[in-house]
Amino acid sequence: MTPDVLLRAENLTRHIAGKTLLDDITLDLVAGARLGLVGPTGSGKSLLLRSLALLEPVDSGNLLWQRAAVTNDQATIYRSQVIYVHQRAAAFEGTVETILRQPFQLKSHRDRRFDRDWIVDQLATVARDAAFLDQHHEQLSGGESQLVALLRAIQLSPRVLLLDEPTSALDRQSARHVESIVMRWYGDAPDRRAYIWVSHDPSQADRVCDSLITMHSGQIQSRQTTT
Ligand SMILES: Nc1ncnc2c1ncn2[C@@H]1O[C@H](COP(=O)(O)OP(=O)(O)OP(=O)(O)O)[C@@H](O)[C@H]1O
Repeated sequence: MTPDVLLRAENLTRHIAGKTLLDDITLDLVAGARLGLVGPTGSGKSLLLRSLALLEPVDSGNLLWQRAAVTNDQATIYRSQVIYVHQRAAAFEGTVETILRQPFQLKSHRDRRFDRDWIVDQLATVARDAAFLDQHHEQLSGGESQLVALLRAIQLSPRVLLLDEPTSALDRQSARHVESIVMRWYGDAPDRRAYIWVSHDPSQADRVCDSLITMHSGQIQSRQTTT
């Protein structure tokens, strides 16, 4: 059976100040993929993920979503399907519930509704109850803030998560909570969803990834399966 390619990057290249930061990167992310992205500091992992999320431009190359080029017209739809989660949660303001409700005010998500019960059910997975929704963002720990960022993304049911070291600033328990939320999102539709997870922690990569891409100096150095 032909694999269902969700996201394809073809020959992505990016130069800044005479340096080649992404050097002819080609990769496919098929439905069901749990892909790890590893490599030394400065090898281009974040830049690649941010390029895939349309948060950084490229100088050349193509991005395809379900085999069709991602044009400017389709960028909004693409961004609702492919969500980037940064290692440090954004500086949100207000209560957790306010923060989680915000995306539904955007035009791209106006056909959806905030589902409080779903969120409370997710919070139970990470040992939090409904009272968590009333906490103000400035009172949250780094781990809690990252959980909010993740829930904010996955409540929109994206097909792809681009996870840029989402647990690197967290203690072990908070990191496991983040992992469990991602695994639950993935496990709800493993034949339709996929993620790329940047990690510097080999044991985490073993736990959460089925295949690995190693980057070096802006290039893909190797591809391997981990299972
Ligand atoms: N907007 C930018 N302007 C100039 N240089 C940049 C920019 N973004 C990234 N770089 C450079 O590109 C290279 C790759 O950066 P990137 O953040 O992608 O690395 P990384 O592999 O994610 O590293 P780390 O593991 O430390 O997060 C680095 O040398 C970085 O300084």
